[in-house]
Order: sequence, then C-alpha cells, then structure tokens
Amino acid sequence: MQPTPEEPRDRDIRGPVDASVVPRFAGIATFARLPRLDEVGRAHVAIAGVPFDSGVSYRPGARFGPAHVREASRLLRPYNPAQDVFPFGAQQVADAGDIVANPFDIAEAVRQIEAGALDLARHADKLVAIGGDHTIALPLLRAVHAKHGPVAVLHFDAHLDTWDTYFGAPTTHGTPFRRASEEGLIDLTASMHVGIRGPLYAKSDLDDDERLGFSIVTSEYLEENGLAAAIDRMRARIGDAPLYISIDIDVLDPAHAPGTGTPEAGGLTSRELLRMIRSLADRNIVGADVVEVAPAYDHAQLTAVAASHVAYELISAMAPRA
Ligand SMILES: N=C(N)NCCCC(=O)O
Ligand SMILES: [Zn+2]
Ligand SMILES: [Zn+2]
Repeated sequence: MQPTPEEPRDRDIRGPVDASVVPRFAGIATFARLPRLDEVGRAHVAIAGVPFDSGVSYRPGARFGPAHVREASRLLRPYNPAQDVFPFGAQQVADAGDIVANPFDIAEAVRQIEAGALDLARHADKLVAIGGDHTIALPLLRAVHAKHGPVAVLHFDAHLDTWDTYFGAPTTHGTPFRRASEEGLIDLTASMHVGIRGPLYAKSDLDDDERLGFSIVTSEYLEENGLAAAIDRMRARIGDAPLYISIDIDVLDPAHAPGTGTPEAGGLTSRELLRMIRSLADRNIVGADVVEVAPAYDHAQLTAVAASHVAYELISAMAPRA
C-alpha cells in the first residue's frame, strides 16, 4: 500500500518497495525490501548479514541465517502500531549486504567482522546485524566500544555465553560475553541476560557470570513473576546507559523457533520477546544483533518470521520519536 498520509516520511528517506506495485514475493530479498546502503549512501540504521557459523558447539548452519531471515522479512509492513512508529519512514534504514568472514579461521573472521562493522559505521549511525552464530557478538561489541566506550549489554538467550573455552578455543559461540567483559567492552553495572534456562556445566558457571558483570532474568523468573516484573527489572538494570541488544533466537521456546543450533525447552514466546523489546523504545539503543537462526532445522519459516519481526521491533525501537 502507499504510505498513509500521516506517515512522517522525509522526502529524502527511501523506504521499502511498495507492495501494492511489486508483489512481496517478487524481487531481490533485501531486508524488508528496503533499499541497499549503496543506493542511499548514508543511513541511520544499516542491516547487515554476518554469515559465519564456525564457532558453534553443536548443530551448524547459522551461516545461512541472513538469507533465510531476509526471505521471511518480505511480509513486514511500513507501520508498526504496537510502537506507533514508521520504522522505515522516521529514519533511513538500508540493507548493507553481508560482512564477509573466513569460515576456516575464527581469529581472522573475528577481525574481518570488526573491520566490517567499523567500515559500516562510516556510512550508518547504527548497525543491526543478522547472524551467524553468537561468536559474532564479540567483534560487533569491539566495534561498538570503539565509538561509545563500555555499553550496557542486554542479552536475550537460553545460554549464558560467558563460558571460558571449548576444546581449548577461546572464541566460540559459548564465550563472547566472557571475552567482552574481560576486554572492558561492557558496562558491568548495567548488563543483563534475559531468558536463561536449562542445564549448565557447573554451579560455578553462575558465580563466574555474576563476576563478569551480568545479572539474570531467568525464564523461570518470568514464568513466576510475569512479564511486567521482568521488564521492570530489565529497565532498572539498564538505566540510561548506551544500550547494545544481542538476541540469540534460542531465547524463544523451540515451539516458536525450532531453527537453531542449541535448542532448550521452556523458553519465551515470541509475543513476550517482542513486548520486552518494545519496552526499550525510550532508551539509547546504539546497536543490536539477532543470531543463531539455522534454517536447516526450521519449519514453515517459523524461526525466520520470528527473527525478522524481532529485527523489525528493534529498528522500530531505534526510530526517533516526534
Ligand atoms: N550461543 C548459543 N546459542 N549456544 C551456546 C551453547 C554452548 C554450549 O554448547 O554449551
Ligand atoms: Zn543460545
Ligand atoms: Zn547465544
């Protein structure tokens, strides 16, 4: 449909392809059918894929996540009533393509992802990255730190991802937030995991995690105390610190997001996750990622639809309010 008259669209802002002119299922799948970054030159928000999954401990396949999420994002529409915002009209959003990373050398891949994110920072104020496995959060946080200093990390995940090493390897999808904490990339007073559940390796995992600067809203806390209480804790912890949001799609229950590499029972609904993101629209979100979508285990695009809506809600929360 045409943008409605009340849409606060700046004449210079280029939005998605009009779905009443070109059907949604036609054309190249940029995220939400937005223009490419090289077509608009500069953007407030760039979306980039990071098709890297050499850091996984279990099922591989998240390297195919960016293409799968873009494909499912064709159905997104210009107006988000839940936030009363036109996410692609209130700001220029563009698809920057994929950041290239060496699949055979994790250390080099991590350097490439950081360099790619820093390069994009010259053309876009904020980056929303689509993974890829959770390893990519480390180089993305390094790039964010270069611009903002230590940031509050709000991490939605079934897993802590503050473990030390796997098979002696320090850089994996189970370790990004330990490395980030050790490097001083995160604000130790304002960071939090949400949705943690399931088996750990040892009780001391939780002590390590606290020492590394995280507090936790578990899935059980949410179940017992309700969404509003969980949101209150989250908002109180973050305060007004610059905020980086990292969303592992396995924070959702496997019923909502089966297409992922390390699924855990008893997770959030997509409705709960979307509302939690919405509650952050008044905060200073400086960047975000949505990771761990592995299409080989998906069904009927369930996981990709969830991930594309999560990204849409993030971009909406980043949009300036009139
Ligand atoms: N970041 C994700 N999705 N998973 C980490 C799980 C690490 C493990 O196998 O214990
Ligand atoms: Zn996880
Ligand atoms: Zn994770």
